[in-house]
Amino acid sequence: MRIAIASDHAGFDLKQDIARWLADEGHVVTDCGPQNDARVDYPDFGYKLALAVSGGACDFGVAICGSGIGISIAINRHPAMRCALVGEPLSAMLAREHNDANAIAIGSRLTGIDMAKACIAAFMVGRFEGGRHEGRVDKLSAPPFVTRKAS
Ligand SMILES: O=C(CO)[C@H](O)[C@H](O)[C@H](O)COP(=O)(O)O
Repeated sequence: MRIAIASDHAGFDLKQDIARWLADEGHVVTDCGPQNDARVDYPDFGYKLALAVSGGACDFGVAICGSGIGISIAINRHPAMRCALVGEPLSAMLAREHNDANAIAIGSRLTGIDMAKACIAAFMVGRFEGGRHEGRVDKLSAPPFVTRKAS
């Protein structure tokens, strides 16, 4: 699969480990940065991942910050993105099956490499179930309040 990956400084080491693992597994990884562990702001890299996935260059994204919270909020500012913060595989699979998520976020200060890999593997196995979930996911694209336009 074509997978975008991004982090902030707190998620940098885990990003590197996950990117290597995904490439070893035969996936095409687009690294949206950063390229070192210097202190940065998670929105800058979350937005790059959102553009890579929403633009069609990547099938889904893996985003990492210290807690996973900040970068998931940033990615979800893009109207075409549905990023789920996960810490165990069942949530990762449900994010796909029920929410048609196109990104997952992981907290590097909360989740180790083995659990992160298990989450990503579960996410990749999951398939959107459609049916009763279809209309709910559609509503995520049409909130009844003004949102900022995506660039
Ligand atoms: O956005 C976050 C919290 O919701 C992330 O965990 C960040 O990685 C974190 O805030 C970074 O913290 P730091 O003290 O600047 O390293």
